[in-house]
Amino acid sequence: MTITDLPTASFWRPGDHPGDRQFVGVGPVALERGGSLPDVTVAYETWGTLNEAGDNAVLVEHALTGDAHVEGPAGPGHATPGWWDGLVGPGRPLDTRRFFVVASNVLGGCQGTTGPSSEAPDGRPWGARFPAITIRDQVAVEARLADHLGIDRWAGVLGGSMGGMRAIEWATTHPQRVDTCIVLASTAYATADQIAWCQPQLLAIRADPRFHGGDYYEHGVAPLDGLGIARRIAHVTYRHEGELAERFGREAQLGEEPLGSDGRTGRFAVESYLDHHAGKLGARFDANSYLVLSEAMNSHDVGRDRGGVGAALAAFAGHLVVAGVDTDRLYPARLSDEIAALRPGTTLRHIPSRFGHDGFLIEIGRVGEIIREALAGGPVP
Ligand SMILES: CC(=O)SCCNC(=O)CCNC(=O)[C@H](O)C(C)(C)COP(=O)(O)OP(=O)(O)OC[C@H]1O[C@@H](n2cnc3c(N)ncnc32)[C@H](O)[C@@H]1OP(=O)(O)O
Ligand SMILES: N[C@@H](CCO)C(=O)O
Repeated sequence: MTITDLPTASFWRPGDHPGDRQFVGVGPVALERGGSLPDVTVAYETWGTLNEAGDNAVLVEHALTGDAHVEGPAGPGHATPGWWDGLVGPGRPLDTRRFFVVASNVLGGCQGTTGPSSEAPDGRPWGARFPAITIRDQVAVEARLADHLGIDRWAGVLGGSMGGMRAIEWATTHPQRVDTCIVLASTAYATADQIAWCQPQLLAIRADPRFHGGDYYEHGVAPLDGLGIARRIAHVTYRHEGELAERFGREAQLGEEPLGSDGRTGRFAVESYLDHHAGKLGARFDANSYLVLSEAMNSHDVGRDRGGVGAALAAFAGHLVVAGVDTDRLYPARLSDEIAALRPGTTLRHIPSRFGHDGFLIEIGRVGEIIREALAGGPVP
């Protein structure tokens, strides 16, 4: 069975509508943990124009289940609208009159860049054979994309959550190639708490009978129950306890009766909300990518083999901006404070929000202010 014959539809495959994607082959990539990928393809989108000096490019890094579609509507080739819709365009914080904005789907993803659902050299999907990758491998692939586009040095590299991991890794691995690095709701290393929340998610996917050891594509199924449980667990960590209490309280889902006589009928509204997000992710995301990317996040530590975080960040002479969401329980703001404390000259900002970690996706106004300030110079009022 080839990739194009696969019956599961939750990932992009050659032959599908490209949407706004462009593609480039970046060749073989040697991986940090050993082994290599023989022929990596990168899917990316761009906005604006690269100037002659090649010094106006900004790289936007997506989070775990995002992709290259930062801006623009849903439509053919795009299951969802841009995840930062409103931030890219003329006069916007990522001002396309000034900047050439680039976003790529990450290595290991499922929206056009090589990942577990892609075709291996034998024509079968990689599936369980897809190697373990790290955030550093993902940045190595993005550096090849930069080379292809003729970008020696980024005016800015920015992202939130897993995107922030890649942004800070860019500044550390390629300090000479980044002017301004903006790290939102993220961290210099995956914490014990983040790794702990991740574990039951990965177990849930692998325990799904439809997982088939990771080679479910060839069975014409996908481990959507496991992926759905993973998303439910994750989604709770992305939101704030107070927000859930305010929004849902102890309400029953409309038309359902969670407190029926047997106590087993119907759902609470908050359960229905989680069911909704689980179903939505299953319709647009590949479970193997979820595993591979989660493990890449667990690997994240800019200080690994570099004498620790402080020593690693000392290599970066550019402008570093970090901002935590004040209600984030997964990437608490103290992790941004910690980066600022370890790296003199860092600009520390905060994102007030009642939404928790997802505040970096929702609080577009504040995020836009921080980006504008970082890329233009001058303080936010
Ligand atoms: C970088 C990236 O993450 S890229 C991809 C974009 N991100 C995601 O998809 C991550 C998952 N989604 C989210 O985290 C959030 O939905 C965000 C951050 C995108 C947006 O947050 P919010 O605007 O607060 O949306 P919220 O979490 O309330 O979800 C709204 C959805 O829940 C549904 N919903 C709300 N209450 C209920 C309920 N009781 N029962 C069922 N569904 C419900 C709404 O109908 C809405 O559905 P829709 O998105 O299909 O239109
Ligand atoms: N909602 C985000 C959270 C991870 O940062 C995502 O799904 O990518």
